[in-house]
Amino acid sequence: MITIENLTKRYGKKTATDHLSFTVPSGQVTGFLGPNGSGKSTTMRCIVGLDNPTEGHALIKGVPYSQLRSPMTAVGALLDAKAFHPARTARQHLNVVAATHGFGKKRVDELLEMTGIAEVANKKVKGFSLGMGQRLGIATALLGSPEYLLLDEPVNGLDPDGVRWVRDLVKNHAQIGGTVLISSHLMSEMAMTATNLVVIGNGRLIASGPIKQFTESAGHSTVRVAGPDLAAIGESLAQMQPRHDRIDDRDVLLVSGVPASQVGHALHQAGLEIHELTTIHSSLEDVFMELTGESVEFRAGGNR
Ligand SMILES: Nc1ncnc2c1ncn2[C@@H]1O[C@H](COP(=O)(O)OP(=O)(O)OP(=O)(O)O)[C@@H](O)[C@H]1O
Repeated sequence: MITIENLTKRYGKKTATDHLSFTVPSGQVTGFLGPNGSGKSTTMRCIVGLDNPTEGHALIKGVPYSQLRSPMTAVGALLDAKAFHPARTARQHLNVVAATHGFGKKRVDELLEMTGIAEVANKKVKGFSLGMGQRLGIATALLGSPEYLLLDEPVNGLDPDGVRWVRDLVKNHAQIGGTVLISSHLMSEMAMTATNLVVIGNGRLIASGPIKQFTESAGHSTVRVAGPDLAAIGESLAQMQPRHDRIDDRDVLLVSGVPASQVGHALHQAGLEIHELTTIHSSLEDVFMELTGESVEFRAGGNR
């Protein structure tokens, strides 16, 4: 488990994370979400000791990264996909990191294959596309077969095949007991990949928990009701005081704020004929916008 405890990081007057606390459970993929500049990368850098917290702690298995006995086999991190020596080839880069930590060249070959960059292994990194750089960064993170994976926007720049590959990789990693913290701005991708979420804004925790809690709660879903007498349906729902809106001129009501079971029960009690009763879950993107609306630092049309 990763434990973030009261983590505050200030850069001069800028507070990047502000008394942030959350946990990243083992054996799961935790999506780390937040608008631009909300403090995700700062938090990840504090976890791997690249930044020192101004206050609070970032702990892995209860200890700071610097106190782990074998950090490379405990934690693999992709924090900056361009952090390579530009004049080195992909193979040279991996060989250098492997040699420094006592891993063999066989492991380097395995990873070049596994990450799909074997064909460009002898090309200089400075000519790499963003996607190739991401693959090399992921290969570097995986060198020590770590239990913990921290990936900061790993699918940025990847083609659809690469995006799916990262999804399968992190899901498999969690399935065999590993722990993954992954940030991304691609909500649909997160919805397919993560089982747990942490949402931050302005360096503070907004929400955390199982992803189902975010998208399947009654507050984040709408019930679609159809029937021949919508006026009567609307009237019988009025006591529950849900919001309900008629769609266009069709015989459909969208009811928000109450579960389908309550809607169905009320209509049954009223003896009304219904033709449809469907729960429509909000997309993760809708939920994210709702949760982070107030904490967006950069917005089209100017800073707030
Ligand atoms: N080294 C630094 N010096 C000064 N300010 C910094 C530094 N690193 C980050 N910041 C500021 O701290 C805040 C949080 O930045 P951070 O990169 O952690 O956010 P993020 O959530 O990863 O953003 P993005 O989604 O855009 O990558 C931002 O306002 C950023 O400008």
